[in-house]
Formats: sequence, structure tokens, C-alpha cells
Amino acid sequence: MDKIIEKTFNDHLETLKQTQEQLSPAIKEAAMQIGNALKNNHKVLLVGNGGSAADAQHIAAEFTGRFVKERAPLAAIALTTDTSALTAIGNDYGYEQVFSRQVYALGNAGDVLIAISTSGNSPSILTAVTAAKEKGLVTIGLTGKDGGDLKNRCDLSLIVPSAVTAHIQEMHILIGHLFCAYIDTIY
Ligand SMILES: O=C(CO)[C@@H](O)[C@H](O)[C@H](O)[C@H](O)COP(=O)(O)O
Ligand SMILES: [Zn+2]
Repeated sequence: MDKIIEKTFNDHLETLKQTQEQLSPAIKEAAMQIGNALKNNHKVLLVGNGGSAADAQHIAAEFTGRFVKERAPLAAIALTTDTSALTAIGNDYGYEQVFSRQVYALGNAGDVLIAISTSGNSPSILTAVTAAKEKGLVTIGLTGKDGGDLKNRCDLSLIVPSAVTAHIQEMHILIGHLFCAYIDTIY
């Protein structure tokens, strides 16, 4: 176990360093797009599966609640939380459409979709991005590995330089917190 702990910390630190070096400008750009949308009375939608669903919810809650600063509540919704919508859409149309149908229903031009997928290949995430593009949303992909299909479908793709799902997720939540830190500076 000692070896596992040491290796995991070291891998995490290496991923952290590479992510800072490679993604800092893209993180800033994405944060500014989100801030711009919110300032123009648009909202942020978030999607993800498994651990990334938890990340989507975590980030949405920082916006509607607060991150660090006491500021106005901001419009963000994780499309991963409504079990009635998820089970109805999944049951009637197939799991691939659980997020896309909600994006068609709730998304408006100028809103932002944050699509979180470590592989960049989850069909439910790819269809959500397709729906978002059709409706004129700004699409930001948080991914990893080789970026998968998500890489070329989003307006902005932040590809964490790691092949390990857990470390990619660890960077995604850090990136989410950086979005929140930027938003705190403009409100
Ligand atoms: O948290 C983990 C693994 O660390 C899992 O729950 C993981 O999120 C799930 O297997 C997801 O279905 C993976 O999907 P994706 O990140 O490739 O889109
Ligand atoms: Zn996980």
C-alpha cells in the first residue's frame, strides 16, 4: 500500500504540473466565456457520467450557492440530478439521449454547456454537445486521454494530459474551481 500511495501522489503531481503548463491559457479562455455568458444573463448547463456527474453537480452548486466570495447566486444546472427526467428519457429514448433531450428543452443560444468526459467518447456526452451546438450554446469540453470525439466537437476542449481516469477527474474539479475563482473576480 505504501508504494501505491507514493506512486499515486507522484502521478497526481506530474499530471498537475503538466496541466498547469499546457492548459492555463485555455482555462482562462473558458472561464472568460462562462463569465461573459453569465454577465449577459445566460446560464451554464453541465453534464457528465459517474464521477463526472458528481463534478458537474459540484461545480453547479458553486455557482448557485457560492465559491469563496459572498456574491449573487449564478445560473447553473447539472443535468445529472433529476431522476425522473433521467429515467423517463433513458427508458423511452435510450440512455444516449438523457442529457441531449434536456439540452434541447432547457438550453438557449448564448448559454454555456460544460461537457465532462474523461474519455471524450461517452455517447450521452457527445449527443449533448450536438444538441448544444444545434441550439447555439457555447460548448466547453473537459476531457483527457486523447480527447476522444469530444475534442473536435466543442468550441473549447481542455484535454488533461493523462491517461488515468482518476487523475483526469482530479484535474477537472481543479479546473472547475478555477472557473469559480475567476467568476468571483467579476462579481
Ligand atoms: O469515477 C469513475 C472512475 O474514477 C467512474 O464513475 C467513471 O466516471 C465512469 O466509469 C464514467 O462512465 C466514465 O465516463 P467518461 O468519463 O469516459 O465519459
Ligand atoms: Zn472517480
